[in-house]
Amino acid sequence: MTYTLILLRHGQSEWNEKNLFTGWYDVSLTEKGRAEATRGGQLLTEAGLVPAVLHTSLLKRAIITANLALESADLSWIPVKRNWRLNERHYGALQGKDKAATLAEYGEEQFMEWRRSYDTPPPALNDDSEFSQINDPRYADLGDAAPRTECLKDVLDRMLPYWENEIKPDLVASKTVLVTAHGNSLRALVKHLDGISDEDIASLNIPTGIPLVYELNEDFTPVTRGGQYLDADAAADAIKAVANQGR
Ligand SMILES: Cc1ccc(S(=O)(=O)Nc2cc3c(c(O)c2O)C(=O)c2ccccc2C3=O)cc1
Repeated sequence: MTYTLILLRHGQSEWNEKNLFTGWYDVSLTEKGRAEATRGGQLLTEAGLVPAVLHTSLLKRAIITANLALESADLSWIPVKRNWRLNERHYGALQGKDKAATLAEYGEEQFMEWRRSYDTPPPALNDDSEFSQINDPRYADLGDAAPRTECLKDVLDRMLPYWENEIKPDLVASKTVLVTAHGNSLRALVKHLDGISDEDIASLNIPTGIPLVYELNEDFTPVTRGGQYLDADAAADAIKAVANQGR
């Protein structure tokens, strides 16, 4: 008996295209990102995968990606659960900045430390910033506990309760679950599933729009560490491109 967990990172967003730290700032998809999402749904159909339930973040780039993928797979009807715990990492004061502005303001040494770090967050975002969501009604239940910045460890700590209390029960009940989320919230989940070290997780990148499928044992350990991309060649090319971008 195994469960099927499908992870799908949202397609290219408007701020991905501009190479801006996005975090909790709610931007939509580019036309390329919409096409990636639609292709993701086609890959599900070609693989014969039929998720019984969808989990997304509260950010429209993940929500719209899921809608387009499910429409493409003729599965728009499946039940959906949305939660802030699947949101992208909050990038704090870096939200809205590009690489050059970040380097100029904080310097190369600090930039590289943040980039490699698992547990060092960027400076907090001021509540009066135009890029703050502190008064956004979708986070009203969080109140003052709403994050103003996060490190990847923070993301794992707030995502795990959702994995335990919402996603795992759906895997047991329905066997096949689709999670459409973000680069860092999915990296946190993959770190947990595959037992990746705090050091090694910095180099893991999950490509956009290509479903990553994990067959899980009854104890939720992966049958195959790392899962399987439904388009392995496209995933390898995308991972290589990101690695070269960062150099
Ligand atoms: C908006 C943006 C700036 C820099 C890059 S990068 O090509 O330098 N690669 C890069 C950079 C970073 C990061 C990253 O993963 C990355 O690929 C980070 O994870 C990160 C986390 C907390 C603070 C800063 C960073 C960070 O600068 C990519 C995108």
